[in-house]
Amino acid sequence: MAKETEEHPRLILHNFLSPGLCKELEFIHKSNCTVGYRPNVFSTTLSHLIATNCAHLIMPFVPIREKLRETVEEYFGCQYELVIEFTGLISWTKAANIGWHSDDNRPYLKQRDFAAVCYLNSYNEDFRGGLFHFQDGEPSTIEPMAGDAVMYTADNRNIHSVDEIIEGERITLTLWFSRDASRDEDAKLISFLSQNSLNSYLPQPASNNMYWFPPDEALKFQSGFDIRCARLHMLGLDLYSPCEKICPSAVNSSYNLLELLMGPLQIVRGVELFDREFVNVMHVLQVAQLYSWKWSTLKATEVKEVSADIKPISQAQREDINCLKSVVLQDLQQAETFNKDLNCGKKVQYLFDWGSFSAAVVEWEAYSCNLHKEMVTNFPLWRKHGSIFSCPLDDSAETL
Ligand SMILES: O=C(O)CCC(=O)C(=O)O
Ligand SMILES: [Fe+2]
Repeated sequence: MAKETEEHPRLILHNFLSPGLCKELEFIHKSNCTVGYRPNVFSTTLSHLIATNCAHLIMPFVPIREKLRETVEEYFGCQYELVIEFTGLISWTKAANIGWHSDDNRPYLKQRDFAAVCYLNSYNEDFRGGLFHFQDGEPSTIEPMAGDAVMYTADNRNIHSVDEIIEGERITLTLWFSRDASRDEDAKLISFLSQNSLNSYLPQPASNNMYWFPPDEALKFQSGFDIRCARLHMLGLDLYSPCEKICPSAVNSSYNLLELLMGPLQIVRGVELFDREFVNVMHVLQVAQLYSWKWSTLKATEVKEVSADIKPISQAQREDINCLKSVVLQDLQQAETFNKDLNCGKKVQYLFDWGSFSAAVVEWEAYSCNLHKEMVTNFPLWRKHGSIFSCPLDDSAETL
């Protein structure tokens, strides 16, 4: 436990999160994030997951939120006193940085008593720059490493900064804790969950401007790009809308064409069309990111013949694909530079083959369905207790 008199109450723990959980949270972030609250920052909040019909993706956060709260309470000597005020996945890309500050340094942040930052990827491996510094006391500099966690008081005993990101994407799981019970994130999430139907796990995109980068351009969509499509592009994938012929015409504004992302889509790689429909761009992105997360194990699984699902694209389809691409990646060069910076010099993300990709579609279904079942089983208990916690299986079976 931290001594009462400690000048800079803080705790650094290595390997607090397992490598598997780091990868899973990275997958959730890369397939759901929106353009964030500061320049070159992206975020995935739990309320955003609920709002986009992905409440099941809260499940992987549940045990780690509990473990973090218990650790903070125990170390800082405030057992049973804290509520979680905010949970989010946050990523910083090239040029993002933050100068010296304490985390309660605004009138509307005064409720924050403690912070916990867990690093999901690693300095000099996944990104360059982005070192964390405390202004006073030890340690003065922290090199973020996947799985490590930093916890500190949110007041001016722990003034800190983060260096500018030079290259890559620096991803964290960030939580703030409060002694003020009225700031309990759980209560808000439970009420939000109650208003949403929990009968499906198919993602439902938020409005397009929330995914447009840079955000200042989102009102007119005349330059910049859609971050979801940029991430797909980075994985070598394009989109085809099977619904209608979309070729450029004066009546089709960028805004209207962007609406195609909300509807059925197919995946294209080079000259090959994957002959299966996905419900919208979020569905495509989640499957593609799951592929990127698990491709090495998917390769080992036996997959049935998929060649029947792959069709060569026609000239007319190529035109439609290019047309949609020119809208979603309005500024293609900017998107490509962004992707290059995001990749941190790594050339190959994965070795692509349609057999494993088909396996990813099946795996995505199983992964989402399992989490959804878990969510539906847990939710009545969360509502009953007014808090989000890992329910022992027997207990939930008994109550339902
Ligand atoms: O990501 C980090 O290391 C810290 C970020 C930070 O200081 C903040 O979000 O207030
Ligand atoms: Fe901070």
